[in-house]
Amino acid sequence: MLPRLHIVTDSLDIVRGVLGHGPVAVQIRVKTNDREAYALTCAALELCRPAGALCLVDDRIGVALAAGADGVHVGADDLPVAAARRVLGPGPVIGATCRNPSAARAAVADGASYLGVGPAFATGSKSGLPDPIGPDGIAAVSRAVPGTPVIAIAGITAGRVSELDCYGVAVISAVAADPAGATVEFLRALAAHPGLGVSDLSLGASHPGLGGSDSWAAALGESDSSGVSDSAAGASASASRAGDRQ
Ligand SMILES: Cc1ncc(COP(=O)(O)OP(=O)(O)O)c(N)n1
Ligand SMILES: Cc1nc(C(=O)O)sc1CCOP(=O)(O)O
Ligand SMILES: [Mg+2]
Repeated sequence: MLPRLHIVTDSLDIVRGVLGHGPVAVQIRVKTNDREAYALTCAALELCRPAGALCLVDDRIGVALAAGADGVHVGADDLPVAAARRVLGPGPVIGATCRNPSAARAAVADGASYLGVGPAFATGSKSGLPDPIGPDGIAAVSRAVPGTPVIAIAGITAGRVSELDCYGVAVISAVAADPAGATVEFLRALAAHPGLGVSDLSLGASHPGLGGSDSWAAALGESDSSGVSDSAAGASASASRAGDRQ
């Protein structure tokens, strides 16, 4: 299953800090150049693999392929979802940024595995965004694409998780100061709040990137390679149970 907590980062220290507490996806978001993105992705993969964490690359499909990452996240300035799917084939995870229900339906039709939807709230981590769509906007997109995980993004804290009717959340600043502690807090908040569609999502082999016997998701579902820490065991066990229902 797709992890419900996505950590978006360009820092290996953050990657180290968020691993080992429960199921997470790490999204490597480097805005400088392919060379730096490739080096960071390769280093992140060496950490993510033994921890059983999904490792995605923002924007850069060539980097994801070359490094052997689990997939990509694409937005309006990146390769279109259909083109990314053609290049990557059916196996890898493809996340797509969507800000309204019609864009969400189109991205799913084009082969997106999950949707990154926002801005949920105001954020200081990225400029030039439209006005926040709020919990109502997130819920509207979730309802438009039953069966596809919606990951809300922008301004999300552990305390706000319960406001969001969606599958999961993606965060930058909320894990910056204390990556390990914040990750545990998010996993607990998510476990306590199943969110819209989490219990009835069916992410089987037919869903691009998220099913199939050879996928990372299947491997993690069958044997716990997530390295759950004692302190987070309760949250992680609950989070796993939520995923088991999919
Ligand atoms: C989970 C998730 N959702 C949305 C985004 C934003 O991606 P994009 O629109 O491509 O913008 P940049 O991140 O490239 O600035 C994301 N990265 N992750
Ligand atoms: C990278 C990104 N994309 C967004 C979008 O709405 O498309 S918001 C965002 C930054 C999110 O950072 P934080 O968790 O610190 O608010
Ligand atoms: Mg992008």
